[in-house]
Amino acid sequence: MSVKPLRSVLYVPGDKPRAIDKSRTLGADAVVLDLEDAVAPEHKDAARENVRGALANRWPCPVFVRVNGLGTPWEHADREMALLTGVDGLVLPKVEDARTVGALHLRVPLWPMIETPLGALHAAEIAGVPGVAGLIVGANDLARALRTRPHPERLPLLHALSAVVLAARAYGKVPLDAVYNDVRDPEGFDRECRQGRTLGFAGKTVIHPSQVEAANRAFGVTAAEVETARALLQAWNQARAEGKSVATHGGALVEQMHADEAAEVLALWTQGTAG
Ligand SMILES: CC(C)(COP(=O)(O)OP(=O)(O)OC[C@H]1O[C@@H](n2cnc3c(N)ncnc32)[C@H](O)[C@@H]1OP(=O)(O)O)[C@@H](O)C(=O)NCCC(=O)NCCSC(=O)C[C@H](O)C(=O)O
Ligand SMILES: [Mg+2]
Repeated sequence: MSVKPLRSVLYVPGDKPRAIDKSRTLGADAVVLDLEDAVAPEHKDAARENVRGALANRWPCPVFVRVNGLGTPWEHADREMALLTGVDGLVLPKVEDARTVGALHLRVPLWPMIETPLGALHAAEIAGVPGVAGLIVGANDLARALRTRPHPERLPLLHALSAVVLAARAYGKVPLDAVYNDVRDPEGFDRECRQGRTLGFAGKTVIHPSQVEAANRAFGVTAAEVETARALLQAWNQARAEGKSVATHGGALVEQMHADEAAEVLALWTQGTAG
């Protein structure tokens, strides 16, 4: 089983060459070079050229580019640059329907962002578009559009967060959780990572070097989880060898889906630790 972890996906502003350089060394599972909201309109063209230059040298992880949205003056130039430089994925902001994504006909993995009410309502059809690798939540834009108030448990966003997980998982795509804005609040960040993992997200988008390791930890597997997975698989394999259809491990029922889950944990462990 091949499972490439995307525990931490680091946004890097396209107009910050120093941060772009640094992002090669931070241990993120993927990097998103951002041309959209992190870059002011007057810096868009320079940022695109920075990113073009930086992409001449590869990263030790997949590199995506977040292009400017449909209907903006920069969308075509951004997409052309990203495709010519051979990025590993295109992050598409503020996607609201499947048709616009399908109409792009791009041969690169697509990562639509769900960050508007319409996008959240259409998450399932967007996830189902061929070429879509995963969905990314944009909680800042979503919160603004929904007129929600900040809440420590993201209560006002829960419906949309779960809709994204449901949509992505239904189509075998990767759901990535939103950024946590306060880069000087590691406890709050950990709490939100745990919540995201509990909800079913595969990883978290992050905005600062200090958040990378914490996201890798939160969305990775622990040695204890690996031990449990190994023991469960052993119990399962033994039961199957004895002709039984189900097993128990530690008193709990084990069926095929639990064995599959355990195998996924081991695969993630191997990928995560082997880099
Ligand atoms: C959040 C920041 C503006 C904080 O900046 P700053 O206070 O300057 O950071 P530090 O001084 O602590 O930086 C220390 C060093 O780390 C490097 N750095 C900082 N951020 C990054 C990064 N993202 N990637 C790589 N390297 C980074 C600095 O260069 C310093 O290095 P050195 O000089 O060598 O010491 C800043 O972190 C930042 O700009 N973060 C990214 C913001 C961003 O990308 N925003 C857009 C994506 S989030 C979004 O749009 C959400 C979504 O759409 C939604 O709707 O929710
Ligand atoms: Mg946004």
